[in-house]
Amino acid sequence: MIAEEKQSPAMLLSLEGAGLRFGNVQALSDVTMQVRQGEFIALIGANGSGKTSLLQALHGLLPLSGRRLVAADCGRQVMVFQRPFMLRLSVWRNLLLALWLAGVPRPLRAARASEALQRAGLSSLRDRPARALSGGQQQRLALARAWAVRPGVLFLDEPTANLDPSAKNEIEAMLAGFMAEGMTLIMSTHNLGQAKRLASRVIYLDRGKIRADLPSAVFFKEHALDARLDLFLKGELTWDLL
Ligand SMILES: Nc1ncnc2c1ncn2[C@@H]1O[C@H](COP(=O)(O)OP(=O)(O)OP(=O)(O)O)[C@@H](O)[C@H]1O
Repeated sequence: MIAEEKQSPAMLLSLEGAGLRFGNVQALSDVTMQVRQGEFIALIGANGSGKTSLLQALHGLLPLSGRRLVAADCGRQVMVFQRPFMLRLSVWRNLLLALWLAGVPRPLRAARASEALQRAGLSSLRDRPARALSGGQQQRLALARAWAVRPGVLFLDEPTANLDPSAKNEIEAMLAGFMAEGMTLIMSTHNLGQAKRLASRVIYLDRGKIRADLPSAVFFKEHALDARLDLFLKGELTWDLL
């Protein structure tokens, strides 16, 4: 019998010995990690541990020490924020504009926008002003807009913060669908259940350093590896310990 050779998926992005300072705050120190095709990485950690900084560093928005490498076939990188930015236009025009900015040829834009709206369950709201949508609907539109431009890597900064449980479920369902299609996702979250439900890999940050970087199934089984991580997961990492 010939065993199938398992090849690791292609590397899309990596940081080597990356550091980031804001004045006298060391937001990230000595971060080395790779992002591979098709992964769904959850970044977890206490407030101020560096999750947003790491997302922005990976996305290339912040100047770093160390090295950041982007593979030639990484594709477009898109970031969705906790509070999505909507233009003062209809839902439909927000989508069309994103497709235009992404260089999608005109004849493809309407079909792509319709498909994205359908995916987000927003077809009936296409002519509404985007800013008049609820928080959950705006976040679904932000995800639809990101999906429409076919990102190689999608960054998500606490995409369900401030949403009610049903809106959270809808967002999670969309993200699970993206992953099933092979999209590469990196998300910061304070919701450990969400990390467990969605992520294939979990990175735990503590004071700007990566303290654990494990497949999700291993992470949630073996978190006793680190006493502070254990406290964090139990919700007992108090301010005096931070
Ligand atoms: N623009 C900035 N100027 C100064 N300090 C900053 C800036 N952005 C982040 N920091 C600091 O860097 C550290 C890491 O912040 P970061 O926002 O990355 O953490 P986080 O894990 O995303 O936090 P939270 O969970 O509260 O969103 C914190 O000490 C924060 O105060």
